[in-house]
Amino acid sequence: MPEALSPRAAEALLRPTRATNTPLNAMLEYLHETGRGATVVGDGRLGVTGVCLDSRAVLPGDLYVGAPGARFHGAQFAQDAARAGATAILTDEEGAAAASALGLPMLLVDAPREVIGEISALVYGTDEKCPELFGLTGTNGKTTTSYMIRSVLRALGKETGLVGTIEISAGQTPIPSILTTPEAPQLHGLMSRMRELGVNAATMEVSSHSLAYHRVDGLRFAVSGFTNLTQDHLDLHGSMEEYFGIKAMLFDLERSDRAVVIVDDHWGSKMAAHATAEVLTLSTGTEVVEADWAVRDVRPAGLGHHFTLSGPNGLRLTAKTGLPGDFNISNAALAILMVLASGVDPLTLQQALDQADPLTVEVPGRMQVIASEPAAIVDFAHNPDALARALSSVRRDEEGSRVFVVFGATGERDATKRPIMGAVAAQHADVVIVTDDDPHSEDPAPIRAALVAGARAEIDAHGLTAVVHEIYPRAAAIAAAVAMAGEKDTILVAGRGHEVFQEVMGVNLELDDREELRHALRANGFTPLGSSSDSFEPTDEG
Ligand SMILES: CC(=O)N[C@H]1[C@@H](OP(=O)(O)OP(=O)(O)OC[C@H]2O[C@@H](n3ccc(=O)[nH]c3=O)[C@H](O)[C@@H]2O)O[C@H](CO)[C@@H](O)[C@@H]1O[C@H](C)C(=O)N[C@@H](C)C(=O)N[C@H](CCC(=O)O)C(=O)O
Ligand SMILES: Nc1ncnc2c1ncn2[C@@H]1O[C@H](COP(=O)(O)OP(=O)(O)OP(=O)(O)O)[C@@H](O)[C@H]1O
Repeated sequence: MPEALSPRAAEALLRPTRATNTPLNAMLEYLHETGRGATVVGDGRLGVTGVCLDSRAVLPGDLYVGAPGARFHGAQFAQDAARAGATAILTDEEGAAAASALGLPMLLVDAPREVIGEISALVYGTDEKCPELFGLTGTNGKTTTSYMIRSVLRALGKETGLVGTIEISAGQTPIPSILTTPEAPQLHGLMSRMRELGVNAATMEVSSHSLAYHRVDGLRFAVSGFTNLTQDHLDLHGSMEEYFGIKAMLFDLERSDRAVVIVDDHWGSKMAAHATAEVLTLSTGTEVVEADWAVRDVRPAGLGHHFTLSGPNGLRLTAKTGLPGDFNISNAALAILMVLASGVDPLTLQQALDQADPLTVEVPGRMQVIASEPAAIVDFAHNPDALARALSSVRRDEEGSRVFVVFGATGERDATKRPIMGAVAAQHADVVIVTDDDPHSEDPAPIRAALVAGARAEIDAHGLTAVVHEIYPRAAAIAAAVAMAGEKDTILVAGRGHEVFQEVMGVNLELDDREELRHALRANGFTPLGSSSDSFEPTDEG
């Protein structure tokens, strides 16, 4: 396993190289001007060059933010922060009691998290200059759509940045990603770094956690997009209504100038009605729904689709995505409209779509096409609903074509989904190969047994013809699927997507489904994409 960067080394990658000094008094003045209570203890003329919420990542010259959390009050780490070179502290009354012995100047506010976005904007200058931002929220499709937007922006000649689950990139510089949406000080530092690197447009996945935890405060999105809302993260949000309410924060005029909202279900219509940003609605399903824009004339094209986007005043755009799955038509349509909503001229956009095929982009581990004969696909689907959607979207019409699925279930996580995932696999696939996902510290054998039992019960109950195999380790299961498959078949390797380590009993084993699949394809005389001139070879977005 390659050595992980230390928190400080990782933090330094999220900072501009040229720092300016912002005095605590300037922050105090700003907070007072905007109607917030704040006081400075100590010398308010003292300036800081960075902002940091984690004592382990503090860099010299930083303002350390000691904020209360679920487990700790951050101020208890103020001494560590001071040792690392923090020159001032932002905290609340409770934190002041813990940190005052250090003698560093302090800026005191009622709720530190609620102001760190704006304070970071002052320190990094992002209140005035920031790349044009495209924000994505919704339960599924954020990563895929943000890669698609980046690809379209690149086709339009922009220098791009990206912030999300898989990676952060600033121009050509890749930066490891820890959270889907980093903390506010890191985001502002990163935007400032992007500006130094000449990045003029950036896409960002905006998780519900990031909205709830004020991580995107102080940022202004040129265009925000809503994909969909299905059940997830109710541990944090309590109910679907609350989950919706948090996501809706992104579409306030305070945060986003414009919004593109998919209105295929009632959550989308509700989001469009609720938003105060200027809204464009988009319908992507087969049901006729009133919307500003609609996806029409969907035609299969290899593993993906051609489609038309039809808008107001007879405006039409035609597009293609080589990514399999009906849901990728929705993702692609959303990406196009978000770029259009940013003010790009429709003709210029159409030319970019025609010339560069930007929606056939490789999104690591998301319906990632590894080969076309047989169709071999790696996807991140790791729950029953996603597995059903992914499997039902890869079945081809061709006579004699079979669907193989290779999958497992994560250990130490929701065990009730295991038999359901087994049943889903049996419903949608012809050959079900049960293997290991990330067992963590759980014994993998009972996990596999629960999946197999679910599949067999479904087969018995409905007289299905699916064949079930239990094969492990995972690499052997992938190899077995390829050895059994013919050119007309489809193999979906689901659950681990872009991940490159499998955790077994506390040990991280190197395992990349995409590499295993390529290796097995070659060993069986098939040609993975990248070594042929297949028309659905994804564009190089690496
Ligand atoms: C629920 C949640 O998001 N919690 C985040 C939150 O925790 P918290 O405020 O409760 O912090 P805490 O652990 O009590 O610590 C209090 C303070 O002490 C600081 N501290 C703590 C220890 C130390 O040695 N030094 C130090 O300075 C912490 O940085 C924090 O500021 O602030 C912490 C500091 O940044 C985050 O690490 C933590 O994310 C945890 C790790 C997490 O797992 N978050 C996930 C759920 C998340 O945010 N996921 C979404 C994507 C979800 C999805 O769509 O799948 C994401 O955007 O990544
Ligand atoms: N628009 C969509 N609707 C429903 N499911 C989707 C959609 N787009 C992708 N998926 C499925 O969800 C999985 C995750 O997709 P993606 O990573 O793009 O979403 P995400 O919102 O970023 O989720 P995560 O934060 O878990 O990565 C994909 O592997 C695919 O199976």
